[in-house]
Amino acid sequence: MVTFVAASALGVGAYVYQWQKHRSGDIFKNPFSSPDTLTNEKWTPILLKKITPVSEHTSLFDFELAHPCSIPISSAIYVKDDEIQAMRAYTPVHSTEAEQSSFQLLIKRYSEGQVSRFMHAARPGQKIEMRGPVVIWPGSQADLEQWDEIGMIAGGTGITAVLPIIHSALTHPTKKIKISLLFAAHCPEELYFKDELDQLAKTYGGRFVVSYAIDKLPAASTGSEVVPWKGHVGFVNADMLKGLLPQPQTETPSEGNPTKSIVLVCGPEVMVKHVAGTRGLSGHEPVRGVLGAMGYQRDQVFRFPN
Ligand SMILES: Cc1cc2nc3c(=O)[nH]c(=O)nc-3n(C[C@H](O)[C@H](O)[C@H](O)COP(=O)(O)OP(=O)(O)OC[C@H]3O[C@@H](n4cnc5c(N)ncnc54)[C@H](O)[C@@H]3O)c2cc1C
Repeated sequence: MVTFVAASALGVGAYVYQWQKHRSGDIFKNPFSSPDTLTNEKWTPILLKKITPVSEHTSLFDFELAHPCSIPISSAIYVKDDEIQAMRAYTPVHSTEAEQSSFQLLIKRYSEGQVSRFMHAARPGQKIEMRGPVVIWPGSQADLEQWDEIGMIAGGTGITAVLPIIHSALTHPTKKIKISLLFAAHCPEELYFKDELDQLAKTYGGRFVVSYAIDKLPAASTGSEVVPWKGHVGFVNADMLKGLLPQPQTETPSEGNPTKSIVLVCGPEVMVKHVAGTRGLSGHEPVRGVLGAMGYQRDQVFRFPN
């Protein structure tokens, strides 16, 4: 909870101002927006339409908006459990820059988790209190234009933050941004959207490279359909990342070193800390962990709040 409050106040909040500015045009045009319009100014009941289990502990929740709105790429929506007044952030899975009349959240249930248990007990037809969206990392196509290469390390449900960025970058109308992703999870079932990622890698050839890591191999099964695991096994380490991510940049891109790249890290706190060191209250702590040891500097790494 302390982590969450800190992330909300400083990490996530760092972008609220920008997002409010971005939206101020809408507010100006429509100062009395309808009470059932999703905004970051107030809690709004949003209709839960469908729940689709995707693994033992994780489901996709489909919501319908009474009024279409734009949900910026890589933004968060806050969900509130009204009974205990607890709120948590979740990242809409397939947000685009266009206006949307629906969105999906992928939520993992934690046995002691307050809001994730509340969501997994919810039923279609119920309305859930939400506010947002709040941009976490600027991922629109206009924002992405500045990058030549984007490396990503996602853990478990952290894939929700980077998936829309991958789509946005790969479909950029003019710029051919290179994307690399290491997706790590406890087990193969928690490598959410793997088929979609594999398909993108096929469609976009060398522009999108994805590799996978699981904590340990699943116990042997006698089933005839078991496919042998071909990815990495173990916690994220330098060997998994070398040759996959953009090179560490020791100085600002210049004429002699023109490639402009960034590495995004998104996942549970323990994984982000292991990969890049503590995010800190400002999000600007020095890079430590695996990436720090590989020579990545603060300006080249963005740690998502978790
Ligand atoms: C910007 C942002 C976007 C997020 N997007 C998503 C998303 O798309 N999908 C999603 O499922 N979650 C996402 N999260 C995490 C989410 O906000 C909650 O932290 C998570 O659902 C747990 O909340 P809870 O109330 O159920 O658990 P809490 O009551 O906060 O915690 C209870 C227990 O669960 C454990 N726990 C909590 N979170 C984790 C974790 N990530 N890994 C391991 N143990 C944990 C705690 O250690 C504790 O023991 C996001 C967080 C942020 C800040």
